[in-house]
Amino acid sequence: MRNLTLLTDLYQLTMLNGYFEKNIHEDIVVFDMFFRKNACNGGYTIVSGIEQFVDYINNLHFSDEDLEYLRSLKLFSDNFLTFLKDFKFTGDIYSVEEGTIMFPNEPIITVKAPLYQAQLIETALLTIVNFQSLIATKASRVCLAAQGDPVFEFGLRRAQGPDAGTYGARAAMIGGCHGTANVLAGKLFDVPVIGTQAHSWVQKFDTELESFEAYADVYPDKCLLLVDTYNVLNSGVPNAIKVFKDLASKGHKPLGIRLDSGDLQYLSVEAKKMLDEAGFTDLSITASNDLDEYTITNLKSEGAAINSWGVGTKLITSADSPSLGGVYKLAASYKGDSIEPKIKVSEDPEKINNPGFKKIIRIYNAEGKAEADFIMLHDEEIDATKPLTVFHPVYTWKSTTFESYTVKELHQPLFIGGECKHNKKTVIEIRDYVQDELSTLWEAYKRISSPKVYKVDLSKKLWDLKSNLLDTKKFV
Ligand SMILES: Nc1ncnc2c1ncn2[C@@H]1O[C@H](COP(=O)(O)OP(=O)(O)OP(=O)(O)O)[C@@H](O)[C@H]1O
Ligand SMILES: O=P(O)(O)OC[C@H]1O[C@H](OP(=O)(O)OP(=O)(O)O)[C@H](O)[C@@H]1O
Ligand SMILES: O=C(O)c1cccnc1
Repeated sequence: MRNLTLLTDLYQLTMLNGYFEKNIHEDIVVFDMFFRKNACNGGYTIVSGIEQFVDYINNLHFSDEDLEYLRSLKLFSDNFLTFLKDFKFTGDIYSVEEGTIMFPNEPIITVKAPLYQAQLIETALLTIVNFQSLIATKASRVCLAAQGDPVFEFGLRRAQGPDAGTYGARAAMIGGCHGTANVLAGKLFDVPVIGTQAHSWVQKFDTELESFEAYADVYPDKCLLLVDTYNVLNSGVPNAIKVFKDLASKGHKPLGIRLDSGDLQYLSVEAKKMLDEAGFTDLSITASNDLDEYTITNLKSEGAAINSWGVGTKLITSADSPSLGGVYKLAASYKGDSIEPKIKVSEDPEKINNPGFKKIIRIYNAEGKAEADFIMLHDEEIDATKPLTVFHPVYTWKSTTFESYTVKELHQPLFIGGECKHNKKTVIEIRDYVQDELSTLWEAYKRISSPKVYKVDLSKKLWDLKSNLLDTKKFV
C-alpha cells in the first residue's frame, strides 16, 4: 500500500496548522462529497474508487520523511508537526457501495470526524473517486452503446500516465468492460487480460501471410488476426481465411479478425460476407480506432458487422468530458452534542450545498425500478407502508406521491470510530453489481444523448433547514 498522506493540496495542511493553533482542530464536523453534474454529460454516474479510498484512509500516517519535508517548508509550528506524528483517522465515514449509480447533489461519501482529519482527506478523496467514477461511467456508456457485445479496454498507452492507465482500467472493468489489455491491472485487480497483435508484428515479416501463419503457429487456439496493415478486403481478410482454413484442418478454432482503420461499417460487412462464404460464420469481428459510445452507436445503427470492440484513448481519458467535478463541502459542525448545519451561499444557486448530517434513500416502484432519490436528515425515518409525497427542490409545486414502493438506504458505514467496516469485493463482483444497478434504471435515464433528469428531492425538514439558513445568511 502506498503512503499517500502528502497527496493533498498545501492549503489543507496550512488550514490544519491554523485549526491546531486556534485549538478548534478536534471539533467534530461533517463533510459531504457530491458532484453537481453527471459524468460524461449523461443521465447517471457510477461511483468507483471506493476501494482505493479505503486503502488511503487505512494507510494515513505521516512518516518521518513526510514530517521532515513539511518542516523544510517552514510553514508549520513544531508543536503541530509533533502532533502529526501520531495522526490516525478516528472518525466515521459513510459511503454508497462501490458501483452504485448516483445523481447530482447527492452525498456519495459523508465524513464525520475531527476537523483536522476531515479536512486533510479532501483532495485525495476527490482525485481518487472523481477519476474512477468518470471512467467507470464512460465505460458503462460505451458498453451500453455496444448492446451486449464485449468491449475491451485498450487505453493504457494513451492514458494520462501510469496511474490513470491502471486505475482507469479497473474503473473501465467496473463500468462493464470484458477485459483489459493492461497486464498490471490484470494482476493487481484479478481481471481478464486480452490482446491481439500490433501492426509491427505484421510489418516485421516479409509478407502479411507469413505473419499470420507465424501467429497461428504460436497461438493456434487464440488466433485473432489484424487484417488492415496493407489492404483489408484484397489482402488481409483473404490471407486470414487461408490461415483459418489451415487451422481448422488441424482441429483448431480460429478466433477472428481485427479492423483498426478505414470505414469500419463497410469493411466489417464485406469482411463478414467473405468469412461466411468460407464457412467461418461465428468468428469475432473486432473493431478499434478512436471509438467511443457515439461512434459505436452510429456503427450499430448503420448495420456494421462488428461484434467485439476495442476502445482505448476516448475511454481511458473520457475524451469528450475529461473530468468529473466532484466536490467536498462542509455541511455541519458540532458544538458538544448539538449540531450546527453549515451552508455555502453562492451567487450561483446551483452551488448552494445541502446542509446538515444527512442520509439518502432510493425509492423503487413495485417492479423494482428506481423512481426518485430522497435526501433526509440523519435522524429522519420513512414509513414505507404509508404514501410518500416528494417535491422538486426548486419548482416546489411539482410533486409526486408514491403509494406502493420500497426504499433502500444508500449509505453504509465505511469507517466507524476509525475502524474499517468496509466489505471488500472483487472488481468482477462490483461489475456485476453495476449491471444490477443499471437494470433498475429506466432506459430514459441511460440514453446516451439528452437523457431524462432523475428526481433527487429533499425531505421537508431538510428543505426547511436549507431555506431558513439561506434566509439568515442573506446579509452576512
Ligand atoms: N423532482 C420532482 N419531484 C417530485 N415530482 C416531480 C419532480 N419533477 C417533476 N415532478 C412531477 O412529475 C410530473 C411531470 O412533471 P415534468 O414533466 O415537469 O417532469 P418530468 O421530469 O417529466 O417528471 P416525470 O418523470 O414524473 O414525468 C408532474 O407530476 C410533476 O409534478
Ligand atoms: O484507437 P484507440 O481507441 O485509442 O485504441 C487503441 C489503439 O491503439 C493501437 O494503435 P497504435 O497505433 O498505438 O498501435 P498498433 O500498431 O497496434 O495499431 C490499436 O491498434 C488501437 O488503434
Ligand atoms: O491487443 C490489442 O489488440 C491492443 C492492445 C492495446 C492497444 N491496442 C490494441
